[in-house]
Amino acid sequence: MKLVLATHNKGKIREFQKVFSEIGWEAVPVADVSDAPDPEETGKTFKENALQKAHYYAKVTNLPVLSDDSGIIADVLGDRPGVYSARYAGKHGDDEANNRKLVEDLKPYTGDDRKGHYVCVIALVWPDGKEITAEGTCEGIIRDFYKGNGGFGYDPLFYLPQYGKTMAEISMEEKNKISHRGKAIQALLNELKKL
Ligand SMILES: O=c1[nH]c(=O)c2ncn([C@@H]3O[C@H](COP(=O)(O)OP(=O)(O)OP(=O)(O)O)[C@@H](O)[C@H]3O)c2[nH]1
Ligand SMILES: [Mg+2]
Repeated sequence: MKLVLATHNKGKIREFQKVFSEIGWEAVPVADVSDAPDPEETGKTFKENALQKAHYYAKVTNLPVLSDDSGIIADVLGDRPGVYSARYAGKHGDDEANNRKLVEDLKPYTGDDRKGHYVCVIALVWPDGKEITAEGTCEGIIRDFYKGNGGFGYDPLFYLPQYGKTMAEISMEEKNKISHRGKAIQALLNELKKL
């Protein structure tokens, strides 16, 4: 299977390529095949945004396209940062500022109020418009200090009690086994088997 990864996020690209190379799939970042500007993410849900990105690039590239819309949710903040995770502090993709804002917003909270989860929805869309979506989540604790250099984005804040480590302290292999993205990929592969 050859597909286009409809993302410019380097962290996502690394994780997808690792999993897909293991099953012999070729996953090409969209920047390698198209210089079309990203569509705006106007959806209210991860699923709407994932479908928007995948349909757009399936049209542009005329190839099967896989997109990912994901984010982190602090339980005590309702559904936030949620679909705004990449632009939580204002500027798109400023991980440091986004992390600082999340730490700031969670300052008053301790214990169970620090619980949070990642959500990832991936969409696979073919040029004829056929679509499949799959979702994965991962639970953890959002801490107020950083640890680890792996992963990306909010990972150094995201503590996994079962590992005694943050998402940025475990290897990519381990992250792919337990992460929202890894679980979404497994769910998608299960859906594909049913076709
Ligand atoms: O530490 C993290 N580990 C993860 O595993 C993870 N997954 C998602 N996120 C955060 O959620 C935003 C997604 O926003 P998003 O889906 O719109 O992606 P994006 O705008 O970065 O790229 P694109 O795929 O849209 O091109 C990202 O920027 C990150 O801040 C993560 N943070
Ligand atoms: Mg985005």
